[in-house]
Amino acid sequence: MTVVQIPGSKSVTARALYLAAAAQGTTTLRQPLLSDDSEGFAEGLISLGYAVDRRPGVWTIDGRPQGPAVAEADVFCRDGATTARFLPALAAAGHGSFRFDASAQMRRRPLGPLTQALRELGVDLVHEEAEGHHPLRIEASGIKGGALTLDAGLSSQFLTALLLTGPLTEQGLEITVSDLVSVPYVEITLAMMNRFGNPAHRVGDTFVVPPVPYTATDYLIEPDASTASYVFAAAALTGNTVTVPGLGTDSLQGDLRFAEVLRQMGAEVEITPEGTTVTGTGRLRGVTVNMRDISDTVPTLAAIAPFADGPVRIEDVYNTRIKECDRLAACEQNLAALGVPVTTGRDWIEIQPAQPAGPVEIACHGDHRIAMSFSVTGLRTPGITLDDPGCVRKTFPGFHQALAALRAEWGV
Ligand SMILES: O=C(O)C1=C[C@@H](OP(=O)(O)O)[C@@H](O)[C@H](O)C1
Ligand SMILES: C=C(OP(=O)(O)O)C(=O)O
Repeated sequence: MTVVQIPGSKSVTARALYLAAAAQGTTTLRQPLLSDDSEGFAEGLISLGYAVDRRPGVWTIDGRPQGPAVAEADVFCRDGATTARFLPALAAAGHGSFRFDASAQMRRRPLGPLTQALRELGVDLVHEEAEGHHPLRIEASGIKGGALTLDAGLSSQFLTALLLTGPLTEQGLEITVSDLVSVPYVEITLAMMNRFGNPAHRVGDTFVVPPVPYTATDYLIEPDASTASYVFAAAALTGNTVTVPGLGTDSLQGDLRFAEVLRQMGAEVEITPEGTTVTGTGRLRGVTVNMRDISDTVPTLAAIAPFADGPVRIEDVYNTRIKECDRLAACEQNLAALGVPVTTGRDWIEIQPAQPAGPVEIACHGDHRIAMSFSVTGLRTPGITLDDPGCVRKTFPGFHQALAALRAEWGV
């Protein structure tokens, strides 16, 4: 059995940073993620005047319930959508003149439903270039609050940004949502808001956030379940056993359900309060699976799908086309280059059984998940290389070393 320590959850780290910044008092975050996304989030907060002290394994943040400490800031959100969507909402609840920009891909990704909602709440906000996209400028003078509607069909992050901001408004927020994707991420948001003392909750399609201020706390960040999907897939693919401690029955993350998909395909999976263990059994069955709730693990499944004994069909994942790249297109392109029969539609991909054949240089499209997923394919496919191995820095800078250690231990 191989024990793998997986770095902290990107989603939990981002929310914890926001909540700590907005809370009364000093918060301690234990085992935060060290990666481009989480460091970009922390540095975004620093640009807004928050005191964030980063020491190995422990970050402390002095909260400011009244909002940013500076009257003006120019915040670069890098490639992280959590940063690019959560921080403008935080700034809007404060007072000052704030400009936000992001990477070329993040500029292309949608922001409109969030900025539209902020405008409905009275926020003075201008898109400097394309309407509904970064860069943007906010003249913030606080938010009164109230009821609003939100289309969350492209991203749940619009809803999370508004939920996190609710307690900073005078009256709180009541947000009625249509077409919500990535529901488990909203559940993470509510659970963490509750941990920081705000009783936000869901009633049908409406999310209620009372104007109860956040209180600082001591928070242990759990390992990242999307990151764990690569080592779980690696075990299932090569007939080995992997245990990820700290990611178990108490996890807040929906992406742990990827282990259940592997179980459906024939792997042995044990999830306990201490962690999750996946054992490859030498057999992978074909499967049809709706991954609307866990779409960050679509590339992981697509990349091992050719080794199943029947077709693998992944459904209801349109919004994977508007992530770090068009992930359905990138999976299709790379699988086809490996000689694997694959078809896609607007919101699905279907992969037929085949032994992938190298040599092939995987086109990563700058997307950490494409890089990590097809590296797993490489455990059973000679000749796979990546055109951009460094893009894993977004969530898992140590990925290649971790995979090399598994290869050495398993002799694959
Ligand atoms: O809120 C979050 O932390 C996230 C929500 C999901 O995005 P969408 O809601 O856009 O699907 C997920 O893909 C992303 O990696 C992280
Ligand atoms: C989609 C992702 O990131 P984000 O939307 O937070 O940039 C991801 O990490 O797979």
